[in-house]
Amino acid sequence: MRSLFEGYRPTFKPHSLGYEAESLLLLTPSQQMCYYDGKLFGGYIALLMDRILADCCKHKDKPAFTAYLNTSFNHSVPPSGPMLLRAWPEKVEGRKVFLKGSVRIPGKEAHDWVDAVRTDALFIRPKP
Ligand SMILES: CCCCCCCC/C=C\CCCCCCCC(=O)SCCNC(=O)CCNC(=O)[C@H](O)C(C)(C)COP(=O)(O)OP(=O)(O)OC[C@H]1O[C@@H](n2cnc3c(N)ncnc32)[C@H](O)[C@@H]1OP(=O)(O)O
Repeated sequence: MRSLFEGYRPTFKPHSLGYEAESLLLLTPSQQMCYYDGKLFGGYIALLMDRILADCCKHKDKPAFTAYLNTSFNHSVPPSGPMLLRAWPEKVEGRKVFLKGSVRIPGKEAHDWVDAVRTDALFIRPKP
């Protein structure tokens, strides 16, 4: 199970509402799960997003539970290329933490990255 997250090493930066997280990932062959050739399995991408969003909430704070994880797949993610996972808080209302996340992949131009996947999420901290 742990191998699903091999290479995942998020870094955190302070954000006005908490912390933002990012992790640059190059998947190992066993992580390159595809149903269609050349397109990384969306369910696996959602797993990675859930993980980084949860870590973003938890960093130096209490853990939180996923209430929703709305994920839009705008471009396919090549399984063997680099992917940049990102997560950041958008709004905090009491125990509710609204977050956004994205998966960026290299674009056509050098040094250009495009958002292949975007996620809107709500995480809820436990009642005190
Ligand atoms: C392929 C195999 C891989 C295996 C890998 C294994 C190893 C994995 C290792 C590492 C993985 C890393 C993965 C990290 C991910 C971790 C995070 C999770 O997975 S968490 C588990 C999933 N989520 C749940 O199980 C929550 C289920 N739901 C609940 O328990 C409750 O509904 C909960 C806690 C979310 C809220 O319940 P309340 O009782 O605390 O609070 P209430 O009063 O219901 O809601 C508070 C406010 O939030 C709103 N709210 C609640 N749910 C909402 C929703 N879905 N949409 C919109 N609003 C919602 C409510 O309307 C309310 O809003 P108002 O305060 O009135 O303004």
